[in-house]
Amino acid sequence: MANTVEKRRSFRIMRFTDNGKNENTPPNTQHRNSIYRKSQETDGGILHMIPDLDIPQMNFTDEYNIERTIAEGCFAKILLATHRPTNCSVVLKAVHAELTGLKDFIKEFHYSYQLSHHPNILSAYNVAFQANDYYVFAQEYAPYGDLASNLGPNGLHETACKLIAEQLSSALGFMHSKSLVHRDLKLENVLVFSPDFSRVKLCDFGATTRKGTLVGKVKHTWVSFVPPEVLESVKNERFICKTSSDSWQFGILLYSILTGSPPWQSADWVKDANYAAFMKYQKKKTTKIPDNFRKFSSRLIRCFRKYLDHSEENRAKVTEITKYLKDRWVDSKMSGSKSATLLAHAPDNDQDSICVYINQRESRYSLDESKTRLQRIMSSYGLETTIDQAAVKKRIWDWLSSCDDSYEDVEVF
Ligand SMILES: Nc1ncnc2c1ncn2[C@@H]1O[C@H](COP(=O)(O)OP(=O)(O)OP(=O)(O)O)[C@@H](O)[C@H]1O
Repeated sequence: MANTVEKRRSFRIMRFTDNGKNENTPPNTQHRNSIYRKSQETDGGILHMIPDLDIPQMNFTDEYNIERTIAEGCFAKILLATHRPTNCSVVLKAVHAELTGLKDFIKEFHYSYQLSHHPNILSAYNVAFQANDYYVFAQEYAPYGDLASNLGPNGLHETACKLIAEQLSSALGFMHSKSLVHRDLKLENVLVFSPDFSRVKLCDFGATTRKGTLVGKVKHTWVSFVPPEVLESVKNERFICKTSSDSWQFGILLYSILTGSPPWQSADWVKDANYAAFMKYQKKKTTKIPDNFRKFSSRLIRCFRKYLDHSEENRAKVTEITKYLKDRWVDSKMSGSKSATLLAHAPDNDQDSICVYINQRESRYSLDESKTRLQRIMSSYGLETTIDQAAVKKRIWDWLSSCDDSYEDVEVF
């Protein structure tokens, strides 16, 4: 009995006793290396063997100080906590035991832990336990939240989008190489580790499934991210899980970060005019580029046509984006001054962070270009457009002296 308790305890806190104090240290890497040597030979190997874990019981307060709730949904609470014995900040994902079976919890924990040595996949620690009505596992903390909370109304700068796309395609490509499909790619499931987006990580492996398995629809996800073949499936109908569903969601996510919103409400060509227009163009039934894609370069439109192909078998692999990273994505003439870029994003005493957006440089260039064009037209009609700064200054002085005797106190630049 004492032995079992000891074994359970070491499982529960292995991450902290083995690896010291830095929460970013990959947990138990030695164990994982041996797993992954095997899995490469066998298309997933042990990765697909979901273990029968014995989850120990404990109270949160036995080892953790709960600092705050980061997010709370129908199925889980995301808590920021300090692990007292090591003074490490960790995130505890606490899943309602009544709503999620033990088997499903272990599956999510297993995939989260086994995949987490990829640099763009959130690290889960080798810590799982049951506390009251929750099954809980521990993860590293993402200080800048998720992509949804970082997105301005007009999206992110092209450079940031390229960084995000490259990292996500690497994470998803890695999962696909292990025959796993994420199935719930959305802005909320991409966590941000640096304000310039040079470090983002994929999270939430609750819906992750082995390719080729029969599955039902993912519950509680955005309809705009649901691929057409899933949308078309009848209620409770089961269908084969394919990597092409991640490709679709990757395309929708890419569009969303570039513009601030998804391209359509649902991939239903009967009910959604935006999707109908895109599908017509995608199937080459018209050469008219749909209005909401016109701001993109022809190369990026080509890329979108491949990711957002209505037929799942024709869809591009997630990693194909690497072919487009050197291209220009947004046509600056079409984009106007709408795009914004994240300039600074500072965590403030563990409170919700503040994002500062400024107009992107391109938009300022295009403003200058328009001014020059206007000046050229005006001077072609003999109108003077150059401004004599000295004359302006003199006019202001004259005006000030005419209306107030105390003008000497006023500085004019
Ligand atoms: N490690 C973390 N660090 C910081 N924030 C996190 C972390 N994990 C999750 N979050 C935040 O909590 C939210 C919900 O997390 P997660 O997707 O894992 O929970 P969920 O219950 O499976 O959500 P859903 O079912 O809605 O997809 C994320 O969108 C993110 O904003």
